[in-house]
Amino acid sequence: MNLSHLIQIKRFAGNEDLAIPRKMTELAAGYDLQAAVLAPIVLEPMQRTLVPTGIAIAMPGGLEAQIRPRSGLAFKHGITCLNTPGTIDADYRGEIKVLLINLGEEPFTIARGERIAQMVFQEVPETELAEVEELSDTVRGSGGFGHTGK
Ligand SMILES: O=c1ccn([C@H]2C[C@H](O)[C@@H](COP(=O)(O)OP(=O)(O)OP(=O)(O)O)O2)c(=O)[nH]1
Ligand SMILES: [Mg+2]
Repeated sequence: MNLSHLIQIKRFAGNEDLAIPRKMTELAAGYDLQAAVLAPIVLEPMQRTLVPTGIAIAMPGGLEAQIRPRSGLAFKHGITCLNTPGTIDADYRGEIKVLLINLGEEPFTIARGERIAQMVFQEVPETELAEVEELSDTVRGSGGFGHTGK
């Protein structure tokens, strides 16, 4: 099956120096997002900041984009997305921003053009909520939160 979705992308003025997000390898799941900060930002331990990317997208209905951390930044520096995975709605036309937090012990500098997160497209099934009095029975029932053991 080869179903490709066309995603429109717009770069905001002043960001022509930044590349359109791209997959670093042919079969990568995520498009890396670059920081569109004008000057470097220093993120102190436990500090969070909203990093602009300089881009907006339009995708067909039935898709979402998830903003996910990059494992290298998380492992080496404790840098992650606070709201991971961030949700980009199909009807959002504003600038995509990345909410980074520094969970490491050292200040971390975010430079312009640095690849700070990745964007993964997902299908969102069409759903409808229907209110009922009783839900169907299952073996699990209302057990959860470790109910099946360690
Ligand atoms: O990491 C993120 C998460 C969200 N957004 C943008 C796109 C998304 O469509 C919109 C709303 O996100 P979300 O629904 O997660 O936030 P909310 O707090 O529920 O805001 P809203 O009331 O605007 O939906 O904000 C980003 O740019 N980056
Ligand atoms: Mg919302």
